[in-house]
Amino acid sequence: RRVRIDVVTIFPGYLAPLREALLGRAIEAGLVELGVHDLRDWTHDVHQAVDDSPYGGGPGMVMRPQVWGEALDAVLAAGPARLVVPTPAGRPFTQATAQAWAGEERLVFACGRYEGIDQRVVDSYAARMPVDEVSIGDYVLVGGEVAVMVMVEAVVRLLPGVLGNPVSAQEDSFSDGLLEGPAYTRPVSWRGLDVPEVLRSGNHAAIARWRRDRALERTAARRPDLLDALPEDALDRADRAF
Ligand SMILES: N#Cc1c(-c2ccc3ccn(Cc4ccncc4)c3c2)n[nH]c1N
Repeated sequence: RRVRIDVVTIFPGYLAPLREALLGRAIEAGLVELGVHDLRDWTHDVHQAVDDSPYGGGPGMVMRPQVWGEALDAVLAAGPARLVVPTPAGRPFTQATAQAWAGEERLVFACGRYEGIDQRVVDSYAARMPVDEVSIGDYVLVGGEVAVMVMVEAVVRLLPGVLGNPVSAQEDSFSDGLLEGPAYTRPVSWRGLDVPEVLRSGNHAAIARWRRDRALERTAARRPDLLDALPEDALDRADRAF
């Protein structure tokens, strides 16, 4: 099974890193097909204008619907797809979102700039295909390209054959609802700091318990919201010590 990913942006060069390393190898292996398109290819004026002033006033510029409509019609002509529009006002992009999208045949990402894209673009496509307005986090970026890099990486790593050590969905980090605990490798002592004894004990039950305790401790300290979101039966008696 392969996934076709198309990205429309006014900065195609911004997406070049997607062709490096792991994702680059996935593309070479034919697991992923990636198309990056310059939105300005669908302008017709000499200035290649893609933005205009906002109705109702306010700072900045808004991206014009006509150019986006022609670009997305052209890209979507290749077949049905899920349209993804990064925006600070989007629903949170989470591991669950990545899992869901990893099952899609085609993903088309519309990267906005300025103050965003005229809302009628999303509204017009939402009438005929799944359209997700998503945000990668509670901070403000300058455009959607970085968000698309994040989301493409999170999705593509889930595709069979992409990762050398294919972590199963339930073992993946965040999948048990907790943060991962600390990791260690050689040397056993480094700048006066030693690897926790238990990890070298060979006692796999004790190791599993220690790792769970560290994950619970870290989650309680850094992401208490994840603890609150755990299903009732997720914590056993030993877990409740935290
Ligand atoms: N995903 C995601 C995002 C973005 C984001 C995404 C697309 C665009 C297009 C344009 N901008 C700039 C902008 C627009 C409106 N308000 C403020 C800034 C974007 C930001 N910011 N923060 C996130 N987590």
